[in-house]
Amino acid sequence: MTFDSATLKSTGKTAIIILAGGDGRRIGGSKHDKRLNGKPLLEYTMERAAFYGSNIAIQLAYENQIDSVGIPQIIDEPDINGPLGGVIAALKWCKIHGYDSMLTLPCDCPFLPDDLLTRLNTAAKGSDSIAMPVSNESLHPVCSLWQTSHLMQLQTNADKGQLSLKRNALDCGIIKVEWDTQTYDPFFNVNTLDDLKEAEEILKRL
Ligand SMILES: Nc1nc2c(ncn2[C@@H]2O[C@H](COP(=O)(O)OP(=O)(O)OP(=O)(O)O)[C@@H](O)[C@H]2O)c(=O)[nH]1
Repeated sequence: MTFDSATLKSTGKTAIIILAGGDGRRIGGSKHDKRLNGKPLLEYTMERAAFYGSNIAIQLAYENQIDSVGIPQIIDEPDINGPLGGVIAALKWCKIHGYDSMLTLPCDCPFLPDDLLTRLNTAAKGSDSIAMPVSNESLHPVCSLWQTSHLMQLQTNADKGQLSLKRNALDCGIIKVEWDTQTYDPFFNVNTLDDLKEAEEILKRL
């Protein structure tokens, strides 16, 4: 798929893309249906996404990877492994559907902050950089605000075999947005069954 960016008008619209195409090897299978307090992890992200806006789609590695959840499904680029294949496919989808930017959300972060999109938007205003959260000195590329203008750089890097999402984001240029972690880390993510137990403890404190 190619795009003539000169003919595409800027719309100022942002899509929200839920990345849910991972294998979840460390937790024994895809994380989207792992339950936290009886509720599938994906539902936490869906609720958060709906809080941020209404233009929501889900990014999967292949067709019918999960049952329909009533929002558009986007399928990863077939030749680009990992979340980068998802980000590139989603940015192409954004261009086709008239979005200038997209907020990516993972399906394994049940405590994402209310002010995520507003703070990232404010940070990115007037800039071409990727606004990216930082907590506990860690960057969170899967929770970032990407611009469709990054597509060419990302595609070029992918063609060269550079598949790290963080490395790719750094190449495009990032603006860091710091979150407080005094009570809990809002970007806490569930990778293992032990993490699920820790998430249950955090939930009790909320
Ligand atoms: N669309 C898409 N999403 C992905 C892909 N890989 C990871 N994700 C999503 O990105 C987020 C972070 O995933 P990771 O923890 O890095 O990877 P994972 O495959 O889910 O888990 P592990 O196999 O244990 O590393 C989760 O929401 C995943 O569903 C991918 O190849 N395509």
